[in-house]
Amino acid sequence: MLKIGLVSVSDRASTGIYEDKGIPELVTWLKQAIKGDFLVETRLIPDEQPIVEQTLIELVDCHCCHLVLTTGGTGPAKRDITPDATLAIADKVMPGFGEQMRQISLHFVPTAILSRQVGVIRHQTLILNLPGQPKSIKETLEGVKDAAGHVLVHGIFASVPYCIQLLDGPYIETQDEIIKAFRPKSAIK
Ligand SMILES: Nc1ncnc2c1ncn2[C@@H]1O[C@H](COP(=O)(O)OP(=O)(O)OP(=O)(O)O)[C@@H](O)[C@H]1O
Ligand SMILES: Nc1nc2c(c(=O)[nH]1)N[C@H]1C(S)=C(S)[C@@H](COP(=O)(O)O)O[C@H]1N2
Repeated sequence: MLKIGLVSVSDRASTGIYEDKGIPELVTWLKQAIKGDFLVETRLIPDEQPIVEQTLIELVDCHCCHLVLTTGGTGPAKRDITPDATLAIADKVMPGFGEQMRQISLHFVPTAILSRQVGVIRHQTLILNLPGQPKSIKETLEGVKDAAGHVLVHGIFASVPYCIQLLDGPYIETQDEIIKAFRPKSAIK
């Protein structure tokens, strides 16, 4: 079964200064977008690079998550270290994910360029950094649509099922009205 790791990286949410909205937002969106059941493994942690690295390693190496989504800590501030931790434990960098997320986010906020978010592969797991603003989760995963719901810029989740398929993970189907998964014809089952 598909297993997804969800990591909220936030000093304030992890110490209870505010309630974490990252993980609930991720779970809500994924439940709407993915057809069928999946398991989630969640972590709420502070912006400490060794802790972020250890958490990602654990979710990939011990829990065998097919996909890990992080939220928070992608900006330029001193304690924003999520992309650095992600790159430190990566086998391969997937630059298209970061590029596409910044393209999408520019449709919502001019400060999109401040996110250093990356996509990487460790072993057979895709790891993607999302910004910390809870609303940015839906924005980047789902992309930009017009008032009639037509896609203007593809959300990054359109590419996630095929990427996981190429990594020998489970075949993921999505709800087209939320996000239409793209695959080459030869890869459609
Ligand atoms: N996990 C979260 N839950 C709820 N709101 C959040 C969360 N992370 C971020 N936010 C909101 O988004 C804003 C920008 O997020 P950012 O990751 O830059 O936070 P931050 O200023 O680094 O602080 P922290 O790491 O303590 O969340 C925050 O000020 C907060 O309002
Ligand atoms: N889609 C989207 N992307 C976004 C944002 C947003 O609100 N929506 N906020 C931006 C801002 S203000 C910052 S500082 C960077 C980094 O945010 P982070 O440190 O919370 O990860 O993400 C950017 N990307």
